[in-house]
Amino acid sequence: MSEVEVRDLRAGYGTNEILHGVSLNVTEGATTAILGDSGSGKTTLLRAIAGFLRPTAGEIRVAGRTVAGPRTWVPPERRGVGYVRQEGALFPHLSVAGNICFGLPRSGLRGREHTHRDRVAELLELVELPAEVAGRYPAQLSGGQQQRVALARALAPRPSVVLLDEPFSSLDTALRHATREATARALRAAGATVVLVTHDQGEALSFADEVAVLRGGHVLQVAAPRIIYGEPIDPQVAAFMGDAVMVRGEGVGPEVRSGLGTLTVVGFVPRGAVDVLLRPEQIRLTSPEQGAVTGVVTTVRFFGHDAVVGLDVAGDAQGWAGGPLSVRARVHGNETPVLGARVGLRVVGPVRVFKH
Ligand SMILES: Nc1ncnc2c1ncn2[C@@H]1O[C@H](COP(=O)(O)OP(=O)(O)OP(=O)(O)O)[C@@H](O)[C@H]1O
Repeated sequence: MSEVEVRDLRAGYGTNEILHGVSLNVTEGATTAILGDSGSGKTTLLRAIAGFLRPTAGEIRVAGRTVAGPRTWVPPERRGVGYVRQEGALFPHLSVAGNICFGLPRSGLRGREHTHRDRVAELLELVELPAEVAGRYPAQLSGGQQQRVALARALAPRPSVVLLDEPFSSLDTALRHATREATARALRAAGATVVLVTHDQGEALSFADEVAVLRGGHVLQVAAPRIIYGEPIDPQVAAFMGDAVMVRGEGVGPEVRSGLGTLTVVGFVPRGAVDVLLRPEQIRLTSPEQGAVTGVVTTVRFFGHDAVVGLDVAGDAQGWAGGPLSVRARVHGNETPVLGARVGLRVVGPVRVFKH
């Protein structure tokens, strides 16, 4: 069942429409990452789901209930939706416990204070923070700890949906990784349905069950990470999801002939001239005799765990490319060839083709 349903949503600021008919479904308990360039409307979509922005058309449903529609408007605090923004935005004058309890009911029922203390302890444990941080103030916490408190605050009223707006982007690499993992565990334990906004492809692919690519206020594709990476619907989505190699080719039956040899294709192969898309890690370097084609190493960029190798492909390839054919291969860090070496190239796994 879909926990979040967005239908033909139009929203913006004044007369400036930013979302031009966005539709999106997020399954209960799943995580969807919204990925898009700066200004594509990611935050606008999140704010509309949270109830901070009124759509001009379309409908939003949360847990089967319409929260925004032509005749319906449910205020943010009654949507059952938690929101964590980029910098956490904790209240600086409130302690960690005060921040976490902020969204909880505050009427003077007996025993409520005790209940709140228990809930704070439970939430701190959930986000993997020691109990003693409850009395500290935001300024006394690291960036990663602040983000965890912001998550605890969002989870405190037990929302069915949690919206995360670039929650890790202000953290440095190591902290980012640890905070992301702790967040994923806490959200899973809470059973929340999650919408994560990010412009980091790796984050979207590794964190989410589904990725929605947003561009210019339109959703271009929604799919599981492996599909969106391996079977993007167009060359733009392909380039957006990661490093892409494009070469010219010709569809022949179920295969495609190209300057990198005859390749296996995902899906339908149009006849005639096509653009062939593959990922640099699909190009394996071999001895010249074992390759489908040969090439010469022109650049090597070493990153430690892997390296990106630039190659000029020799011989027949030039006819296919209408000129020299240059490609990039991503190889294991300790299999890096030397500049100027003559190597074989072989493409592994299916490629994607688009009508030229
Ligand atoms: N409060 C506002 N008033 C007017 N225009 C706004 C407002 N907030 C955002 N916009 C505009 O709406 C467009 C989309 O902004 P939005 O913040 O949704 O993009 P985004 O994809 O989240 O970008 P980023 O990755 O930079 O955060 C931008 O052109 C922005 O300038």
